[in-house]
Amino acid sequence: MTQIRRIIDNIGLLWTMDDANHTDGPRCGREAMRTVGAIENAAIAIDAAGLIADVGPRKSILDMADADTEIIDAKGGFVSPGLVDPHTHLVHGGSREKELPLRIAGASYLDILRQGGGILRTVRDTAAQSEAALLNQAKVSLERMSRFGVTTVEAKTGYGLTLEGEMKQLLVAKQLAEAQPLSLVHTAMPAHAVPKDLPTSREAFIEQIVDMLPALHDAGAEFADVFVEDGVFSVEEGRHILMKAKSLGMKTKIHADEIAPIGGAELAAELGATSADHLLAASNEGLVKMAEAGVIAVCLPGTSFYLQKTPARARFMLDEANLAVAVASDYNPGSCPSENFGLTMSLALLTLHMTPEEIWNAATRNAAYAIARGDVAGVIRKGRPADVVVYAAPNPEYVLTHFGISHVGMLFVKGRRIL
Ligand SMILES: N=CN[C@@H](CCC(=O)O)C(=O)O
Ligand SMILES: [Zn+2]
Repeated sequence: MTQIRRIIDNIGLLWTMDDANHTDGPRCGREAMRTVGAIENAAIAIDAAGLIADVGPRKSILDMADADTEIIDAKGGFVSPGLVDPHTHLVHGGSREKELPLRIAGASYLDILRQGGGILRTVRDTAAQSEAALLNQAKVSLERMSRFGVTTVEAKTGYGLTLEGEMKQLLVAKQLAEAQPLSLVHTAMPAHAVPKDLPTSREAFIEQIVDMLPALHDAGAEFADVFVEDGVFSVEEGRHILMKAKSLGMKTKIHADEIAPIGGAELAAELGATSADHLLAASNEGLVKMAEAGVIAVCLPGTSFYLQKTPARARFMLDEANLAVAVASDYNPGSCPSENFGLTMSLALLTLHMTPEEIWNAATRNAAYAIARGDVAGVIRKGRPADVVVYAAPNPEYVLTHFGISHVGMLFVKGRRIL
């Protein structure tokens, strides 16, 4: 019989994000995204390997305990799977607080980028930092994320723009994956911005990006991402770069239609991307095509809030397009300088008008599928790694509405308690 290392007992309300048939796959549309696998008065048994040995009503789980089993009291609180943040620019140097007054005075995000600020400012700040300094800064960020219940994080490059710079960011992220408890997923994004005063032709620059992909993939980048945006990378350039990524066996993502509706959503559908992210300006047709192609829509409500833009149309995505929606922090120094994933989820309620059920699906199960981790994260199910958040709060509505603070009472990553 499996030796039970610990039991999280006395859970008032557990949302497993599973269902009776243990179906796999992201949840699409409003009806499916309101399924949460609720169990009242529940407990979770964790084995010596950190896997979930069983989950269910308290009595049946407590029967599995022996004299060595640690019983942990969840104090009647709400419990969910570890949260998954599927879009961050985790590793970077410096900060960009000076941009906010410029934007409030009327400069746009893209104006600042065109003048050599914005992402290009962070490219310079990242180049100026040692790997050790970048690692320390990002490690602090991961610790902050964990305080809000995050257990899996996607981390993009994109502040190098040269092979050397991109590789430096990627290698720091790889080291971080070993140096702290959260699980990381790596994305290469050399197509994040176009340097000012390019010494080569634009075509040659695009080919340089394409030529970086094999080395980044070999070094551990599982995904490739492109900022397809008016004045950044065109749909044609994005297609060219991401087709190359696909030919290498990389999965793809797109920063799509964040500011202008140039067809990023349509491109994501055409390429069969794993996700398209931002989507503030995406067309109805593009969103419907994404749903038909199985592309996950990653909404970034912290970014629309911080950039003071009309948020993505999550209600259309859920009610009309039948999309699988995920949410992410987009943590980065320019358009969302906050590691508070709880705030991301509260903004999903307050600005995207998603329901609590939809939000937890978007922040766990669908977020895991948005980074190809649906088989190991996002659901509390027998046999899965025990990534579990115990909230010091009675219900999910309380967590979302008492906003801006952490409600995490305990956090388990692969069965080990880290908070
Ligand atoms: N929009 C493009 N990239 C990032 C912002 C990066 C930055 O401003 O440093 C984003 O997803 O919001
Ligand atoms: Zn981003």
